[in-house]
Amino acid sequence: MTIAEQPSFPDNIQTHPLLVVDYELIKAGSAREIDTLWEAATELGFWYLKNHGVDDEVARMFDMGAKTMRLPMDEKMKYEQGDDGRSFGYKFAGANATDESGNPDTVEFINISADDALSFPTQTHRTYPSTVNEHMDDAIRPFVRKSIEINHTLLDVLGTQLGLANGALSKRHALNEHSGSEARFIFKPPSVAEITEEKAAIGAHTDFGSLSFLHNRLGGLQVLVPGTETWQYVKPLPGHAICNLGDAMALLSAGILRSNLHRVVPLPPPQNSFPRTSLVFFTRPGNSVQLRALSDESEVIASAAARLFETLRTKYFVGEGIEVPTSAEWFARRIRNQRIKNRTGPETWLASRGTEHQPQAV
Ligand SMILES: O=C(O)CCC(=O)C(=O)O
Ligand SMILES: [Fe+2]
Repeated sequence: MTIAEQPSFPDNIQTHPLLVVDYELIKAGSAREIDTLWEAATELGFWYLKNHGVDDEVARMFDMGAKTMRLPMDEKMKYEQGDDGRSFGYKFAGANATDESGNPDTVEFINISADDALSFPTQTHRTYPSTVNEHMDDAIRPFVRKSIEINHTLLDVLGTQLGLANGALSKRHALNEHSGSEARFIFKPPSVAEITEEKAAIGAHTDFGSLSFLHNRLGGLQVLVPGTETWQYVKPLPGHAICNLGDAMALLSAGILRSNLHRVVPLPPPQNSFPRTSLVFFTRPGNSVQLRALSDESEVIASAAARLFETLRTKYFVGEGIEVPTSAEWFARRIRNQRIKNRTGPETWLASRGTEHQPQAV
């Protein structure tokens, strides 16, 4: 099916309008555009990104992903993530819980490590299905490289706004250290009948890493806007990616940057009778990076951290009185505890949570 044959997002459903950031203007140093990015990053943690220049690579990734999902189940299962907290590889629908009661998710996906894509044909972490290997050169590596460049550029602009030295954030994502950074292709089958919004395809979560670069063609993504109680759809816009910040950035910035809750639910009709595919590149810090506020490197962060600690004794942001998690530990904990195989009860779900219950800086 071509994109043109898919129905557009219905216009009678309320959506949340994200701010639009123009990547070309960010690269050119436009103060106005940087202000828009800062507003988006600190208030909702989500924005549209236009003029990113990755459309061709994204189209090739959608082809690669569709081919991979069509492989027989027993073939895909040879590359399964496993239950010990590793993310790279295949995840079957129903492997993860979507909520405290252990309701299963309804999406399958393939996660391809950025380290593996960049070192291919040398293996860094693991092997992948044939359809992935075949498209490393024409789709995956170019997509990974461009996504990394965009995400690092945006992170460094945010770093400067946070009062950090130039490159302070991108150096925590240096490519010479292994990381959890990965490309993900997601497939959700059509779900026309009976399924309610509450029965999420991907449960409410914050992203685990630093910055996610997301490409959606059909609806289904929702955000919970701070200060509201109703989930709202984010409308896919042609030519616009969706960027969102993850927990690592909330932690390093003492909550100044926002890692916001989101989820994927059944699509609004008539889109619900179509399969939904989406693509994300997740930039995550190097495995050894400690996730605590960078107070020693920025007065802005130091005073946000001090405010949080004084009023709320918030342990993660400040890193006092706890063993500060490394990026690798944070990531493995969240993945391991969302696996239904590892579930003992609601406590497993709680153990899989990130910064969503942490207060934001004021
Ligand atoms: O498919 C989407 O729109 C969002 C996916 C997502 O939130 C995730 O994989 O973390
Ligand atoms: Fe997400």
